[in-house]
This record gives sequence, C-alpha cells and structure tokens, in this order.
Amino acid sequence: MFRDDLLRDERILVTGGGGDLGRAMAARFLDLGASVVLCGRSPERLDAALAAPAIARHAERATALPCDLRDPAAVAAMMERIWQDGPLTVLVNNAAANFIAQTERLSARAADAILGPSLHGALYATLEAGRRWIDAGDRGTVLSILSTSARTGRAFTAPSEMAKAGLEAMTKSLAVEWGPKGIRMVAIAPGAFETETAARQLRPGAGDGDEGGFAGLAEWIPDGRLGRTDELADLAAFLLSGPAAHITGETIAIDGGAHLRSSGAEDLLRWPQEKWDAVRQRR
Ligand SMILES: CCCCCCC/C=C/C(=O)SCCNC(=O)CCNC(=O)[C@H](O)C(C)(C)COP(=O)(O)OP(=O)(O)OC[C@H]1O[C@@H](n2cnc3c(N)ncnc32)[C@H](O)[C@@H]1OP(=O)(O)O
Ligand SMILES: NC(=O)C1=CN([C@@H]2O[C@H](COP(=O)(O)OP(=O)(O)OC[C@H]3O[C@@H](n4cnc5c(N)ncnc54)[C@H](OP(=O)(O)O)[C@@H]3O)[C@@H](O)[C@H]2O)C=CC1
Repeated sequence: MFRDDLLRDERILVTGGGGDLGRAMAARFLDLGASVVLCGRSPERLDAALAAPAIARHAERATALPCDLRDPAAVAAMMERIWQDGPLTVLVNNAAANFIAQTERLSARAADAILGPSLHGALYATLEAGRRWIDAGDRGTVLSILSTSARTGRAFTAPSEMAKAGLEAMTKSLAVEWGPKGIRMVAIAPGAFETETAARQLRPGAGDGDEGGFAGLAEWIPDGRLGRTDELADLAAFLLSGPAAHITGETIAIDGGAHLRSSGAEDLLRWPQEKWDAVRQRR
C-alpha cells in the first residue's frame, strides 16, 4: 500500500509502545523505514515488544525507555535522553488508562489514575517535544490516539472521555498556535479494537453468562466488525507521511461508522447493581 521508505526520515516516539495498538503502530513505522522509541511504565512489556518478531526484525532501529508519563520530571528526563541521540520528528501520544465504573463511586485517586497518563502525560510529552522543536527551528508532528467516545461521550468511562476530548482540544489549539512554527497536530479516534487491555478494562464480564470481551459488539457496528490493528497502523503511517503534510488539527475516526449510531456503552445502562458490585470486587 505504501512505499517501503515512506517514513525513512522519521524518528518516532510511541508512548504506551508496549501495548497492543502502540506495538502495531511501531512495527508498521519500522516497516516503512522509521526509527522508533517505545516508552511505557513496565520494562517487561517494553522488552516483550522489542522481542516481538515484527519489531525485532528491525532491531537496529528500535529502542525502548521506561517512563511513567504521570511524572513530568520523568517525561523531561526521557526526552533529554532521546534528544542526546538526535531529535525526534514525531511524537505519538498513545498511552492511556481506562476502566469502567459507576462514576459516582470513583475516588479522586481513581479519577487521577485515568487522567494522569491519558491527559496530563500526553500534554507533558507534547510540551517537551514541542519546545525542543521550536527552540531548534525543527519541524515536528504530534499524533494523538483519542477515541470516538471523545465525540459521543460514553457512560461509565467519563474521565477517559474527558481526557480524550481534552487531547482533541489540544490538537486543534496547537495546530493553529504551532502551525507557523512547522509543527503539525493530528489525531486518530479509534472505535472498538479488541486489544487485551481494552477487553479487560471495558468489558470485564461479571457473571450472568456475560463472558466479557468484545464478543457481540460487531452487531451494532455499521460495517459489521471490529477494527484491525493493521488498519489503525496504516492510518497512522499515512498521517505521519509527506502526502498528509497539509492535514493538521484534524481527528480521523476509524470505527466502521459505529459512533454515528451509539457510544457502544448503552448496554451497560441495563446492568443491575449486583453486576457493578461484582466488577468492582474484581479489580
Ligand atoms: C466501544 C467503542 C468505543 C470504545 C472506547 C474505548 C476508549 C478507550 C479505551 C482504552 O483506553 S483501552 C486501554 C486501557 N488500557 C489501560 O487501562 C492500561 C493501563 N491500565 C492501568 O494502568 C491500570 O489498569 C489502571 C487501574 C487504569 C491504573 O492503575 P494504577 O496503578 O494507576 O492504579 P491503582 O493504584 O491500582 O489504583 C488507583 C485508584 O484507582 C482505583 N481503581 C483502579 N481500578 C479500578 C476499577 N476498575 N474500578 C474502580 N476503581 C478502580 C483504585 O481503587 C485506586 O483508588 P483508591 O482505592 O486508592 O481510592
Ligand atoms: N482498544 C480499543 O478499543 C481502543 C483504544 N483506544 C486508545 O488506543 C490507545 C492504545 O490502547 P490499547 O493498545 O488498547 O491499550 P493498552 O493498554 O494495550 O496500551 C496502553 C499503554 O499505555 C501505557 N501506559 C499506561 N499508563 C502509563 C503511564 N502512566 N506511563 C506510561 N505509559 C503508560 C501502558 O503500558 P504500561 O502499563 O507498561 O505503562 C500500555 O502499554 C489508548 O490511547 C486507548 O485509549 C481508543 C479507543 C478504543
């Protein structure tokens, strides 16, 4: 679909690069000639990502740095370390945290567990990359991974929707403020992609024959299926490439049209209290 060297000149940081979608994007960027740095909290998850065949076959262009994005000093130190080897050209804000809960039962710590990486961490990383690009007069691109539910809102995951809507506002605001400085801001809003954590955090299942996971969701998606990670990775590659140079401030949904009919969480409105209690017990 793309020229093999489409991203040859790019050096890309993928936050949450040990997760499913981050890993798929990183592998695609490497296939297209980019150098990639992965970050995340868990060194084990990062090592596993680097050892995955799709990434390991480009080992000379793939590295990883553990970093907790909730800590602004840790983000600054990571960027300092990265820039010692040369500037990034792209930041992909992919890391996030999410879980379903009755919102009125969230503690402040629980709200921060979601807002910390998903909103603050992405902003810290964007500021650290952006000011380095601006100081050096370099061009740069920030790609943020949102969610279609930033548009629809979504019951039982309010802090995540607030974080994603905030990142969409950042994308639009900085497209204008930083556009004249050569920095492009783009975003992708995925619908349902059956990654291991999304299924566990958003569809944990709780008895009553509910096995959890995304089984059954395809029925209400207009094109009849969930998203595939390779499709998201290809969209990301396009948005980072030369032919997308005039696209900024935009968020592209990739969800088979699902958000135009539903946020995908309406079935949870029918859950009895016992089921919510069971999910809460499990965490
Ligand atoms: C269908 C179409 C649309 C789809 C839309 C999908 C949109 C987005 C999807 C995704 O983002 S999927 C990706 C999700 N990935 C992750 O969440 C990965 C990272 N996960 C984590 O880091 C953890 O799972 C975490 C729980 C989110 C955070 O862990 P952390 O170590 O920061 O927290 P803790 O110290 O364990 O807890 C802090 C605080 O939070 C409370 N809490 C934790 N889990 C729950 C829960 N399930 N329900 C309620 N509360 C929870 C925990 O009790 C602590 O609060 P206090 O008890 O101290 O008050
Ligand atoms: N899967 C889906 O259906 C959808 C996903 N999305 C979005 O796509 C992106 C990727 O999701 P997905 O691959 O499914 O989820 P994953 O949980 O697999 O990936 C999220 C990654 O974020 C990292 N992360 C979480 N907290 C922090 C932190 N404090 N510091 C650094 N890294 C952190 C995690 O690594 P570690 O725990 O090691 O830190 C994890 O690898 C997210 O932004 C998500 O909101 C949006 C819509 C739908």
